[in-house]
Amino acid sequence: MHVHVNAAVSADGKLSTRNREQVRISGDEDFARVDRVRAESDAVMVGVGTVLADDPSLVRFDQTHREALEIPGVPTRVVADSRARTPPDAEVLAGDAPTTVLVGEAAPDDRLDALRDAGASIVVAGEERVDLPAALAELEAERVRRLMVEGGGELVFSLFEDGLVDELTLYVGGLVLGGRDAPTIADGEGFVDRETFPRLALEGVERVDDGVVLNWSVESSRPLGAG
Ligand SMILES: NC(=O)C1=CN([C@@H]2O[C@H](COP(=O)(O)OP(=O)(O)OC[C@H]3O[C@@H](n4cnc5c(N)ncnc54)[C@H](OP(=O)(O)O)[C@@H]3O)[C@@H](O)[C@H]2O)C=CC1
Ligand SMILES: Nc1nc(O)c(N)c(N[C@@H]2O[C@H](COP(=O)(O)O)[C@@H](O)[C@H]2O)n1
Repeated sequence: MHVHVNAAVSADGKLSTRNREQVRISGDEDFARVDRVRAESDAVMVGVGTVLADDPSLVRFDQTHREALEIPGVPTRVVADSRARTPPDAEVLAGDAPTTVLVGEAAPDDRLDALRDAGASIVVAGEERVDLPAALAELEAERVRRLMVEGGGELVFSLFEDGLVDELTLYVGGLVLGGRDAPTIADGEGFVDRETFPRLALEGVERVDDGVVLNWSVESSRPLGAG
């Protein structure tokens, strides 16, 4: 599976404001690029923090681009949501596109039933928190070859921590959001041991709208404790 993280950050590296309100950082041209990346993907994933903050639908993609690539169907929407906190009326569950919610074994049955009633498929991986390597293996078994991850920072840090990211694209926009508690693309506990810092190779730089798109491949990223 190829895992591609894509997000937009302010010039000072923030995904949104300190009160986690969604900010339009990308311009129209960058959103069109994002729509093409979605169109190339078998699944588009976010963490439940993003669902609760942004209520994204994740259904927007470039159908023409997908057809030109002869990719059948539509991208599946995926939410990493250990305790099944996704509201059953969330936009990510609305419409015809399929949605898979990744949960832990501790997720309460009543919330799982409500999500199933709202049309979600449930994948159980891990105990208290979603075990991302196991969950992604399950998605791969369901023929997800290209997984796009749109954030947020807690989920993306865990994906890096587990050595699961292959590609990172950031749109850096011309605004400053500030705030020591504002989310960044990799939050979580943070890396301390330099041996564990994921190393990136710059593959592309492009001026788009009033910002820059930076594309990296992940050179080395290994799970903590992997020796
Ligand atoms: N500018 C941009 O491109 C984007 C901006 N954003 C912004 O980011 C913010 C949301 O980011 P954030 O709060 O970090 O939320 P995330 O979307 O990263 O979701 C985090 C939650 O995912 C759940 N989760 C399940 N399994 C795991 C795991 N293995 N590792 C980590 N998390 C897991 C956790 O909840 P639980 O324990 O309950 O499972 C966790 O709290 C919002 O402000 C949003 O606007 C978001 C995306 C893109
Ligand atoms: N690429 C990008 N640029 C921005 O400026 C953004 N704020 C985001 N946010 C992400 O897009 C999701 C919204 O998706 P829908 O419009 O509902 O399809 C949001 O949840 C973030 O993941 N992305």
